[in-house]
Amino acid sequence: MERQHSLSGLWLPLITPFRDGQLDTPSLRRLVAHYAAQPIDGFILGATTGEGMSLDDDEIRALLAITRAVLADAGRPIPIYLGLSGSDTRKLIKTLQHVQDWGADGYLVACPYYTRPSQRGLLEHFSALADSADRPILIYNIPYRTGVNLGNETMLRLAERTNIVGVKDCCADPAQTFDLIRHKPSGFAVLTGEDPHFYSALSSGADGAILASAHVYTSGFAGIGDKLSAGDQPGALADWRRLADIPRLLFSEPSPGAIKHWLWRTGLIDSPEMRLPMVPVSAELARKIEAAMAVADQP
Ligand SMILES: O=C(O)C1=N[C@H](C(=O)O)C[C@H](O)C1
Repeated sequence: MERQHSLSGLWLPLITPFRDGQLDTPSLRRLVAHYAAQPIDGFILGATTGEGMSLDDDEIRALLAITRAVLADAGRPIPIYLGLSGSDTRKLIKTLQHVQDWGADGYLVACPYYTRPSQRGLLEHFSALADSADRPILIYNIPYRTGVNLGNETMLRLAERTNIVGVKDCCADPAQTFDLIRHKPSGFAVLTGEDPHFYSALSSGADGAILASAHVYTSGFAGIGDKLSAGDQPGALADWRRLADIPRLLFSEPSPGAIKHWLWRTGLIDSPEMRLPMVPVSAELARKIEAAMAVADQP
């Protein structure tokens, strides 16, 4: 079975900068240039962290085009996946056709939300998407957001398809994650999207992570993966002990408010603006973030 490609390492689900209600393209260029110089292995655009649900088609096309161009200028042609979601299989198939010339290398597709389909429904849903997609699909299993858990039996059947290249695993059940890692076929990637479980997922054999927290201390998070791959478990654990409070802080109010606040305070973006129903962080969290930013002792 020849897979379209295999995914691993640290992927960044990029925030989408806004200013005065518009996509803030100068900030976007600055951000992408910054992360192009960091040890990341791929970008996800327009997913949860990227506030994809509140972006229109023109904005998504601009996001993809600008990110691609800045990466090319930086000489770092890393893959770019686009976040997609929906609960109507037919509409999602049309969306896949609609976006096919927009320049994504693959799609991160969330489980259908709200309607809570059965495992058979999920199997048929993702099979139909895989049949019509022209690029690889990474499944996004996040039951606490969608209301439905794609179980391992179903996942392993989907993993037989060559263009379903992996899962962004946010099932929040370490036993389910570990069983999936144990039984998955080679080339099917398990990338954790549970920021607090980053170290434990990688230690259990996950192939990598899609980690919103890695907007800050990017090389520190990447270094933990590198150390584990090199067999330096004590070094990785020591680094994780220093970084483990960061995800907790960044997710203490609905994400990506805290990340945007941090990036704004460092000057990487011009505004911490969010689109409703998401709102910027409270004054109390802003104070905590600024205190954390002042701590220099991070890997
Ligand atoms: O944007 C994403 O994709 C991510 N989603 C997760 C979530 O917000 O629940 C977290 C992960 O770090 C990235």
